[in-house]
Amino acid sequence: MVYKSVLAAVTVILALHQLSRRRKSIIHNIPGPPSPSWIYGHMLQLIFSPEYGDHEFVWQKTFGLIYRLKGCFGEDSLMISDPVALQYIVNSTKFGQGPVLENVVNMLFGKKSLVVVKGGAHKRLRGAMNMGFTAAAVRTYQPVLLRAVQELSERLEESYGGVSSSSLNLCPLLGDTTFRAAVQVGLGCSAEDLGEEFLVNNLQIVRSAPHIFAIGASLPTWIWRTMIHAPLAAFKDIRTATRLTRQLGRRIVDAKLDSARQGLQIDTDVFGILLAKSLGGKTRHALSPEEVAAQFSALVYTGQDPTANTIAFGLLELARHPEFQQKLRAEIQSNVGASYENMPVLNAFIKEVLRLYPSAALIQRVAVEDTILPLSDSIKTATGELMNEIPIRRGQLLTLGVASFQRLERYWGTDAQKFRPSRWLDDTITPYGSDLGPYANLASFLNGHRVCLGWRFAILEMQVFFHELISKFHFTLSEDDLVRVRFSGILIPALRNSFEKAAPICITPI
Ligand code: HEM
Repeated sequence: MVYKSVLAAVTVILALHQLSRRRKSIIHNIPGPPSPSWIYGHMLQLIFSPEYGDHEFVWQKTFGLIYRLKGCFGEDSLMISDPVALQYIVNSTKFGQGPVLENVVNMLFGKKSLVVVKGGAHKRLRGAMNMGFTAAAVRTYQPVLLRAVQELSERLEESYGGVSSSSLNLCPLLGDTTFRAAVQVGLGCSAEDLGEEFLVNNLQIVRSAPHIFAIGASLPTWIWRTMIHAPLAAFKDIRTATRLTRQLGRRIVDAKLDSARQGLQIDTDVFGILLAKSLGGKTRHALSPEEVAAQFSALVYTGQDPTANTIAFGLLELARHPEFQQKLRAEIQSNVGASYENMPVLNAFIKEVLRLYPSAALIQRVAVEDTILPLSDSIKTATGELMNEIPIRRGQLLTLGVASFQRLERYWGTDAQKFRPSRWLDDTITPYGSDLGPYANLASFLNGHRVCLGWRFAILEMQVFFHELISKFHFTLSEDDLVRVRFSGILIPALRNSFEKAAPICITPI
């Protein structure tokens, strides 16, 4: 009885809250698909569709580059795939990260993590951490990446065992390899040094956290805060991760400070670079040992899964396109010892994979002050008014449709939904602006003050991995192509009706 009364009261408060927001905002005049449910809004269609984009790509065709979507409990959000609006949002400080951070990310990453801190604190921390990811610093990580992928090759050769018809799910192996590389480059130690408890927990986190993030992102903060105390295994894993990353971060920092005191070189990994700078004296970019230790999860959790999944999507496309696979192999074989930058087919391939499969396909932002959103196309409101720009009120939720934008026919051509790396070489991409992202002007790494910290590292990692794997193995599909693109906080390859990562591919050594 008490529960029912509380529920009724909460429902009335939420409804009144939404009504007051509607009166203030003109967003509700912007057309969008009808909402199937007040409780879930469009979230189930957006997040849980059998194949990512089943609804989203159709809505974009019907309603254009900006349309209104409903979040849970009637919350209005603007879905944006207009490049002018996207450019404005990602490069402006008038937008902050959406409630998903309030809800979930700061629980896993910790309040002092780069991923979580805001404003001036973020600017300072980011300035320091960029030092570990400059072009020069990233070049020094190449041997670590080479070792990691060579170990992966050995494991693939062992698993092949001469049976070429059976397929192997590459996702766990790729995830493990990118994880090991991130630990070595970020912290300067091996994965084993982190201990069995962390290794087991990391696997759980990588499996369940993105999914929880996707659900958590759609819930109001108060529901989420109540839920995280529930005795569910997934929340227990996140609490364990928080404890372990705090302890391990501190332990690794102390060991490095000891090495520095003994006169040993420590600036060979990101933690070491940050600490060496701090020991060098008081500069703008000097972080305290505690601040460095708090970046453990920002380096380890962000550095593994998005790259592993992007590589898995790339290998799946190679298996689906044997002619292109052979063309790429020919470029690699005829350029032994050449720099990756001088391999146009390899780089066109990586760009095409990042275009079609941007890990962060949907990114939430919230306006932190009133502003005017510029548009490339004018839009017609439900009342017939033509708008060339949209007044945005503080607090307005926006969803950046990165995948939607990167499949727009007007920029990428009528075959925008298809894998065709040659579009990057034959000049058939229509220009859409210049400031969307740091790599190939794609939005996959975003841009502005929150641009992916590890984008140069991720590109090098993909170059090194694809180069090695394509020169050593043929990739084919053994049975019908059952892999779908699904959204589990980030884009993952998965089998129909499943949210388990899967990239079953037949591998034959060359
Ligand atoms: C293909 C691989 C990757 C993709 C597509 C990707 C994409 C992104 C995107 C879109 C963001 C912005 C998220 C937001 O603000 O809402 C981001 C942030 C971030 N990424 Fe990546 N990422 C990749 C690999 C990496 C790697 C390898 C690392 C580290 C070694 C890394 C570290 C980070 C960090 C620390 C942030 C937070 C930056 C900040 O808030 O200042 N990422 N990434």
